[in-house]
Amino acid sequence: MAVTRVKICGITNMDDAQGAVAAGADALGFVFHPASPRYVEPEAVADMVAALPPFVATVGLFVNMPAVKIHQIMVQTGLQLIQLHGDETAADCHLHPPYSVIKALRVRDEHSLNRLDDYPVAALLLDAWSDEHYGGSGRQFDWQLVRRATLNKPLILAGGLNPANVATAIQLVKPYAVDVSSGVEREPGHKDLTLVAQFIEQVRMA
Ligand SMILES: O=C(O)c1ccccc1N[C@@H]1O[C@H](COP(=O)(O)O)[C@@H](O)[C@H]1O
Repeated sequence: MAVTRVKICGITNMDDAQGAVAAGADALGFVFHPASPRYVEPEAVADMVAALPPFVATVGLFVNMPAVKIHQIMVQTGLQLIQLHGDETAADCHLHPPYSVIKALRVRDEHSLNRLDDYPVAALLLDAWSDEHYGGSGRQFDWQLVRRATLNKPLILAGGLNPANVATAIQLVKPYAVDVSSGVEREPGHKDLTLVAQFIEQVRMA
């Protein structure tokens, strides 16, 4: 049986970072989109990254930010991977050596899953469509659409996941990893570490 990795995204403070790792998170995500309630300053992220144990992947989440600025933040923070969660094109994904890129696509209908092979990335993340937000909306999309799509890259499933639905999602979609933000929060930007532990337990048992 394949192990499903867990990324806890929207980490804004040291207690949540260390709590998520203690609960078994494989990866942590940090949001650099200024409009997000989960936005975190690069200086704070650098402190958190420096305090993490080895073998925890660290991901910077960016929305429509110029590559030069993204790379400044990556160097400043010591983060390992780039997650592009805006309107970036397949061509934009070429701009980030030496970093591995995760491209997030927001799924509205079956057409959202066309030409997935165009993206030169380490993994694709599928999130729910929202007219108002680029992500972190807590919305779920129709997981059956993924079953019908052709995907030749690791798939990270996101969008409205929580401890109550993540096992079903894994059984249906069989993703490489799951990514959660609002479903394990007590308020935007602050994790509920009991929900984080329940989420990871559900993933391990799925
Ligand atoms: O979390 C945010 O505020 C955010 C802002 C801009 C782009 C993406 C964002 N979050 C990511 O969205 C998905 C789904 O989140 P949720 O679990 O439904 O709350 C996830 O990858 C978040 O990291």
